[in-house]
Amino acid sequence: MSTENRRIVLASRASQLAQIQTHIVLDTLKAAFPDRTFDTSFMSTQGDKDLSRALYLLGGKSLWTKELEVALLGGEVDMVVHSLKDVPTAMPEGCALGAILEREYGEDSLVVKKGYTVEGRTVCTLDDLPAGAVIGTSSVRRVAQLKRRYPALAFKDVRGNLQTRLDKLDNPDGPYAALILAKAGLLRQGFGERVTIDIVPPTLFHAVGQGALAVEIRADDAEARRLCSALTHWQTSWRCLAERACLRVLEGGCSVPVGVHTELVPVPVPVTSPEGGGEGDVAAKLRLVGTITAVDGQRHVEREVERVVSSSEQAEELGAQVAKELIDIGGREILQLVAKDREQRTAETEAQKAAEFIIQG
Ligand SMILES: NCc1[nH]cc(CCC(=O)O)c1CC(=O)O
Repeated sequence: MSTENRRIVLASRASQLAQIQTHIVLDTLKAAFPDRTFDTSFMSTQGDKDLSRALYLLGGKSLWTKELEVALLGGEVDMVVHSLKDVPTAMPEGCALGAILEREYGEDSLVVKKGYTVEGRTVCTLDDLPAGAVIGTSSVRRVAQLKRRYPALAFKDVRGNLQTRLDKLDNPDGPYAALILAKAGLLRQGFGERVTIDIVPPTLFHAVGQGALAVEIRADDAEARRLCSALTHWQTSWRCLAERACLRVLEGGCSVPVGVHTELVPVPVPVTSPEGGGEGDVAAKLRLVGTITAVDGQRHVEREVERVVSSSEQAEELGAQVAKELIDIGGREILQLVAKDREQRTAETEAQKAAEFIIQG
């Protein structure tokens, strides 16, 4: 078989969301390259296996990606489909982002428990929730930002796939009044009707890369890279690369309370070469707002940069600049507090585990 007609294997986690996302990428590739053969392979990762510890304490890094990257580098699979939000900002040696697909929904949504009322009235927003109402989320970013504006609300971890979480929410004897979830995930899994309302800035800045799909390839696989060009949405790509550059400078993964908001408006550029068509022939006004919030919601820094950029590298420079400014206006201290808090909680969890072991033993 010639390399030109090589069978391309798409891989992802085995979760329902991951499989749906892989099929979105697969359908796009099949439509763009009808003569080629594509296959799928689904596997579980450490993040799928360790459901007991809070995500925040697992440390985040490559939790959802490692096993898949081993298969990619080993040549067993050719493209790994991820939620970009779950992809660490530093790619492993030999791996690269081949494509970032169009982001339709980056924001978070509030999902209120079925039949939940307060004094006979249905709950339409966070403001309608009574003091002490429990919000289910495993995201330190969401907890930190929501505590800041809603100090009377309570927060509790919730894990498992979307259906499990919704079942826990709707359980009449369960603790949760509402969940906060990524809108994109809800919609892709057919739960759009469960969205009570979107929670947007200035209340809640979404995670870096949230809502966008990404395809990871071997850095030296020119064929996969060519196929990926049919998947890329350059506007989403520039926005997300700026967001990721910001997070990379802050040295955080999905487990630090960093929230972002980006906007991109294409601007006309003079034609520089008669052939045209290259990345150099597009430009856009890019705006990135970056935020860091302390876990207790007490301290918060926010910085915004807007500039015309004409390449993905310039978009990344903009993201890095936002990060440096955030560090200078107090972000460094907040990140140090977050690291200390995590250390302490990890120690507590280990102590608790040891105690349980003694009781069982
Ligand atoms: N944290 C896990 C995760 N990774 C990606 C999504 C949703 C889909 C996306 O953001 O693209 C979710 C669920 C959630 O945060 O509610």
